Amino acid sequence: MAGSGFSWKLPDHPKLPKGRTVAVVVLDGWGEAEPDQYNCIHVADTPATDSLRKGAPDKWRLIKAHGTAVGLPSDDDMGNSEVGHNALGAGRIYAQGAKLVDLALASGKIYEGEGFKYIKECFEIGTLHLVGLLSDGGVHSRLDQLQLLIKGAAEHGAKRIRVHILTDGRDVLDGSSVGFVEALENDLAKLREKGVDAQIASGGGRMYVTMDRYENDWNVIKRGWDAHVLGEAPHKFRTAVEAVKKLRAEPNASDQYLPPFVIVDENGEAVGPIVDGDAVVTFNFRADRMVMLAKALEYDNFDKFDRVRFPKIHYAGMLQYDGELKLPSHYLVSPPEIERTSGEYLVHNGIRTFACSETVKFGHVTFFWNGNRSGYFNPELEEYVEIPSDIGIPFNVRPKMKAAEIAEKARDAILNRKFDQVRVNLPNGDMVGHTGDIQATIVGCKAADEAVKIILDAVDQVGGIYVVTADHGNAEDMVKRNKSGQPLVDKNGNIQILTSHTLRPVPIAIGGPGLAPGVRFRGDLAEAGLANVAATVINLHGFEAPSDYEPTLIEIVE
Ligand SMILES: O=C(O)[C@@H](CO)OP(=O)(O)O
Ligand SMILES: [Mn+2]
Ligand SMILES: [Mn+2]
Repeated sequence: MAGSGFSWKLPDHPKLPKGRTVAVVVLDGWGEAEPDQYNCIHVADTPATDSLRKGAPDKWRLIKAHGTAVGLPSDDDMGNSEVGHNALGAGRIYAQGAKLVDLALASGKIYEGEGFKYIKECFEIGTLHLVGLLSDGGVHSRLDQLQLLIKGAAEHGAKRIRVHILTDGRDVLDGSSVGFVEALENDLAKLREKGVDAQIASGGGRMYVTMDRYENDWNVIKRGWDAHVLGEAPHKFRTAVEAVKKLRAEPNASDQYLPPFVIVDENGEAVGPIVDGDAVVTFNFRADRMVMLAKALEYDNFDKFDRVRFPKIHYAGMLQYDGELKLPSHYLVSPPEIERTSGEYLVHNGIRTFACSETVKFGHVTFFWNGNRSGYFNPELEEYVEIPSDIGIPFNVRPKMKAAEIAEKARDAILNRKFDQVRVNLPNGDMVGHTGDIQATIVGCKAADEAVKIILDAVDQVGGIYVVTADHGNAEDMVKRNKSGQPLVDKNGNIQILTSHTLRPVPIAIGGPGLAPGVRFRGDLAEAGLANVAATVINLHGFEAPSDYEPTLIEIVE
């Protein structure tokens, strides 16, 4: 936090007026790629977003949304919603969880912190449990970090280790789970040779077990609780490799949706339930999909489902996941200190703000946008509306999702003139893109485009301004490619579908009747990324951005 003399007051912009409604639209998972049959945005009928391109290069351009531009360790890291919305809202690039954990592991500082000391208190008598996403996707967690942490914990005295794995197939190729489990098994076998009792104890697919977010469906957490904590699941296996192979062989199985399973010993007893005196670490660095489990592990008073047993454990997150709730209270690595976000500044300067999405993306335009803080800065000036997402229906079955409902809420918020900023996330490109269903993703992209149209029409009616952008790529490329860009095929000759995000840039467009004459994108920021958007939006509200924000994308020519 800035020291003495700090003020929330933003200087007036010398040229841009106040009082115009600004609509900020984030198309989730909507990048820019070559137009071919695997580019669902290109194939879909998208007249509204297409029309925005006509303003290029003055009012439509591309910005970076992956890698170091959003605080990830390297430019091989695809973008994601957490780092994307953090950058959009905070206007600065923060070293993100993935990188902070890398540094803490490399320096060994992770073992000197309060969080590790706290879990270490259990090593003498209890078991160390590690729960999280098992892949090298780098969005929520990374296998290499888990491997280092297990090794380090054993070196620091952990004698009994149990790993509870969530299979991915969303940030990595479907089917890759088997290889990740084998790699982990290999490490654990080596530890056993050294006398550490180390095993995988339970697991399931990330979208069906444990990793729900924004309280969309507590049944997901309950399935995880039953398997990880109680040691109970419908499927029991002697090894995790067998579990994943057998469960994947079921019709329509996928890594993302594997059912919960537990590993049992020769007597059929679960090898690693979580009991009094144990230590637990959730090893995901990303917040949204660990918050619900963290609440179940940490809160004495908890009524979301019947925990049956609430073991007395020492629990630490890889990071602290919610800065406002201070959840969890113990953690191994301090999260990025994202402070003085654009949302907080604007509220201090009287900007009335409306934010909306459906449940599965609700926290993106609120919690992530505000620097991983839940709640309002000033409830008098802000209203956040969550449209309930469909529960238990795959997104490719209902690819339109709640795009129209979100747009209608935004339209009403614009037309009733009660707000200065109306901010939404339209989820379709991303959520349907993750299913790998190309036809459904095309339908989803069209629905998102229709939602954009509704919002742009409302902006027109009130003489407002729009900013339409995205947080990272997904729907614009649905196939895994070789280095020269050709689609890859598997050994059966099938195209390898890409369910993950991409490394692509995203578009940003500005316009609307309220945009002052002469406003255009600057020509000198070729490397600009998502973090440049916050200063841009602050300008469009008639203020100058704080001096330490990444530069605005716009200039005003007389
Ligand atoms: O679903 C999620 O958790 C991630 C992918 O792992 O997607 P997004 O970053 O778009 O939320
Ligand atoms: Mn996203
Ligand atoms: Mn996504």
